[in-house]
Amino acid sequence: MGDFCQIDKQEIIKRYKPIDKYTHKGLRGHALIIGGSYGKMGSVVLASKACIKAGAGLVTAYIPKCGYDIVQISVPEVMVITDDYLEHIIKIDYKLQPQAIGIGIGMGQHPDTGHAFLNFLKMNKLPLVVDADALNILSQNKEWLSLLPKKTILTPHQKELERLIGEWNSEDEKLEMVRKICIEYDLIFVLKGVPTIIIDNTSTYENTTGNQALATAGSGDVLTGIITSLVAQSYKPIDAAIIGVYLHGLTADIAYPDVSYQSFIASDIIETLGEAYLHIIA
Ligand SMILES: NC(=O)C1=CN([C@@H]2O[C@H](COP(=O)(O)OP(=O)(O)OC[C@H]3O[C@@H](n4cnc5c(N)ncnc54)[C@H](OP(=O)(O)O)[C@@H]3O)[C@@H](O)[C@H]2O)[C@@H](O)CC1
Ligand SMILES: Nc1ncnc2c1ncn2[C@@H]1O[C@H](COP(=O)(O)OP(=O)(O)O)[C@@H](O)[C@H]1O
Ligand SMILES: [Mg+2]
Repeated sequence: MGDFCQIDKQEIIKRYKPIDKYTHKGLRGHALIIGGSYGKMGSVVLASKACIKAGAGLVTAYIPKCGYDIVQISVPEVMVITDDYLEHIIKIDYKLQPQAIGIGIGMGQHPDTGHAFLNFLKMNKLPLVVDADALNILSQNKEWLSLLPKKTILTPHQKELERLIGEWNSEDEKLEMVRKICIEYDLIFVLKGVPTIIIDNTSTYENTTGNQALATAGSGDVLTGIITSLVAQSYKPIDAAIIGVYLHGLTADIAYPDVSYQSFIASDIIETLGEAYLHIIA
């Protein structure tokens, strides 16, 4: 059944890379976040802000035109490239060479967006994090899984996973179904839940941080930003997933005593990321 590992502080310390004194933003990785659609631009604001706050040197958001002012005003640190179309993405076209790409948040499932996603998958060779509507589009086109680069990180919640692999009768059956896909396409799955479990071929990692304060809109979009940031910072995909999930949950554990479960929102995850980092290096 392969090895099982609990993600605790020791596992993070083994993987965490200190920041060199003489670094500069060009060495801290450039991440590209692709997503957004009319009414769901907040997901890209959250993911791209989380991405730069998790330590990427540069972050660019690729979004439909409707989101231009929203993202530029909400997160001045993040650069923006817009699709020609107003309300959703119909063509994914950019000149930059990022070190990691996070795709799908708030993207919607319009057929034109699906077509743009297919063309992107056909040409992309860069490390990838796939979430939300990109997962939902993959669920409707399962043959596209073979176009994903090796060690692509998929981050489904329960319903997104069900759409992708079908229904299961037990947790064990679910994990076996996921392992089969991981091995077939050499992928990494972050099964968001309570607890979040990461599957990398036959290895299984169980996160030990987080609480019900995370059950709030946008918290998965933030996780996508964090993991994409860590991949852009040259962490191996599996280490980016492990550290990302741990930090994400740790913010809720740190914040809960001050803000209760109800009043913790996705933006608070981003605001607490610095404290979470200090917890792991202290
Ligand atoms: N501010 C923004 O711009 C935001 C934008 N967002 C963007 O919206 C898009 C849609 O993403 P989404 O996750 O909200 O919708 P969807 O994929 O239909 O799944 C929701 C349904 O699944 C079910 N469900 C069962 N278990 C579940 C679980 N553990 N966690 C979650 N759901 C679970 C449950 O259905 P039920 O089980 O009740 O039938 C529930 O109704 C996506 O692109 C995302 O990035 C959001 O991030 C929010 C903030
Ligand atoms: N009760 C809970 N306890 C711990 N973590 C939770 C709980 N509910 C949700 N989460 C976490 O919150 C995030 C929700 O992701 P997702 O549903 O994709 O959010 P969204 O799409 O709204 O951004 C996941 O990381 C999940 O593990
Ligand atoms: Mg989500």
